[in-house]
Amino acid sequence: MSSQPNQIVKIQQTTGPKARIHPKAAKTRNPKRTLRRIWRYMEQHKAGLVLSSIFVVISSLLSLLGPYFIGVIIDHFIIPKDLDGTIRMCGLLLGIYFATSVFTWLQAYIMVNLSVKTIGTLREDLFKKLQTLSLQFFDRNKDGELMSRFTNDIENLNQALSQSVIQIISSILTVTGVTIAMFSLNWVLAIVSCLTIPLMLYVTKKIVTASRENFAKRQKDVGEVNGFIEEAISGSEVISLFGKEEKSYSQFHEVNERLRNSAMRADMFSGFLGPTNNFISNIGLGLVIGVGAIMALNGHVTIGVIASFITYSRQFSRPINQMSTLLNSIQAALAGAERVFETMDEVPDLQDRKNAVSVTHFKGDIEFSNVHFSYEPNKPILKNIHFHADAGNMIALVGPTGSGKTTIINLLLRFYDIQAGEIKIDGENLKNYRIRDLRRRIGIVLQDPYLFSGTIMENIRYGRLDATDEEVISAAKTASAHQFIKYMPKQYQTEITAGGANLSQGQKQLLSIARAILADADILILDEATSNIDTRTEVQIQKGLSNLTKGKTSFVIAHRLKTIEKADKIIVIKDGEIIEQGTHHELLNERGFYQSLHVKQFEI
Ligand SMILES: Nc1ncnc2c1ncn2[C@@H]1O[C@H](COP(=O)(O)OP(=O)(O)OP(=O)(O)O)[C@@H](O)[C@H]1O
Repeated sequence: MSSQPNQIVKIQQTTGPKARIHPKAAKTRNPKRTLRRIWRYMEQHKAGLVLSSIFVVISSLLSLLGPYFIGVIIDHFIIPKDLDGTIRMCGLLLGIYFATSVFTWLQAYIMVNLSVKTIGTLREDLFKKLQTLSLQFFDRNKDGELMSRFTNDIENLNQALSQSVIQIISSILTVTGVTIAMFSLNWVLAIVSCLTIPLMLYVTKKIVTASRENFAKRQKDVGEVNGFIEEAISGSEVISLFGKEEKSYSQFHEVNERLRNSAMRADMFSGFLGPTNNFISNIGLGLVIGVGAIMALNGHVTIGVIASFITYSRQFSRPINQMSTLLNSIQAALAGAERVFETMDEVPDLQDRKNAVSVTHFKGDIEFSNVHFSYEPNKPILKNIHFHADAGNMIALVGPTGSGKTTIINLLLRFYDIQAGEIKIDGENLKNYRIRDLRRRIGIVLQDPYLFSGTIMENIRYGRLDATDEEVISAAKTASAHQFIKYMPKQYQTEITAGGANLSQGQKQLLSIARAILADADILILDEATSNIDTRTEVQIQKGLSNLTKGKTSFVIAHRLKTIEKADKIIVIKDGEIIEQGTHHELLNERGFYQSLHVKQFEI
């Protein structure tokens, strides 16, 4: 079978080491709507939000008191040489700084808590939604992109909720508060303090713009390196098999080199920002000290006020420096959230009909009448498929690769809806059944079944979660899997690595048969193994399969004609059309395509 419901998802690039400048975030189309939806998630934690906002206001106000008190200490206690008073005031100052830290910590603690909870719910909702979407949706959307909804997009939102939003509020409060404090202390020095701000804004904008391009390039290169590593890991067997290690290494060296260069440029550019703004802020400081000194000499201002200004101007430049990065990270978060909500709003292509029938058992009478189907518009895959399977029959699907065998199975499982014709099970249109029930009553044994990391017992139990250990073992015995399991180091408790890497192809298939026996489905789909399996295992598999399919309707996607000679009906498909159908002997007598396939296989 070429397509499987559980597709392997690629992990796309993550953001890598935290950059101070993000690549330019995509614009949100409807920020208000996105914000409203984020709010719906957050409002469940209203109390925390209110408390955190109060703490931000308190910590911002407290941080304004510090510089003011420094001035007061100098003018009223140090200059008049009041040692006791100075010590008392320094204690008070220390208390203020301590309280500021406590409130900042409390506010951060609440916000991180709140954001982790919000993001957790959002992630769960997104995952639930993905479970409801059809294979068509997964065909349309790249795995890596869907994966990045869970990683980059949700992480950006987490970052924004837990840090950026509060930082922006606190920055705005600080800048406003500092401006008011400075103007109320001395308007001339306040204007001097503000002189360098336009220059700082201009330089920040220039550096951020230049850096963004380099960060975007770096992010793209990180993606390429990740993709390359991922491919090299999953294709490691093929790489060694063809002796392509050297080539693989030199290709990696190339992409890695590109990443090194772009990362260096990006970090160098963004590294300019801090020192340059520091330099400008120091010029501002110099101006304040110079003008302040002249004013002090003329008796217009006290030394304490100059000291307060020096501290205030430091508090002033930090938020301005951070603002563009914060705004950008919020923009990135909104764009990510919008993509997450878009996925959540996706209307499933396949849904239960209003009065869908619940079903607990199928007799297994199946009919395809004039079925037409295409995955993409104007690219017909199945044309006029017409056949009938009596309950309990074994139907073999035969045909060249890409002829449409798997597609027929995908339609029977209703992974896709047909464009014309009708598919009936037990005389009822497939679309009238509840999708969940329908799929539950159909069992699948794939040639390369997916095994999860866990014990053999757990993997078989996946077929029916409420099965007892005895039932699992009995299913394994019927599947002829028990023989190999009992020789495993810990028998049924033996751990299987993800994907079943520590098992042979045949053993994996035996477990998959046991799983299907446990599930006790009414209709079975068997994707016959193509790989070479030793004769003993092969015999066991055949025995397991015949136990599994006894009395049930089964579809076998056959690669070796030998195994389907006993089928009640063989359907030969070529280019999406049924070209022959009948029993093995009927088809041999027809001397058509099947017969030529037969001759070819036995010639080899
Ligand atoms: N999800 C998909 N989207 C678009 N085209 C698809 C999709 N899955 C299969 N196809 C195309 O449909 C055609 C039939 O594929 P299908 O997997 O049914 O063939 P098959 O007979 O099972 O082949 P094989 O024996 O190699 O598994 C092929 O041309 C294939 O490229």
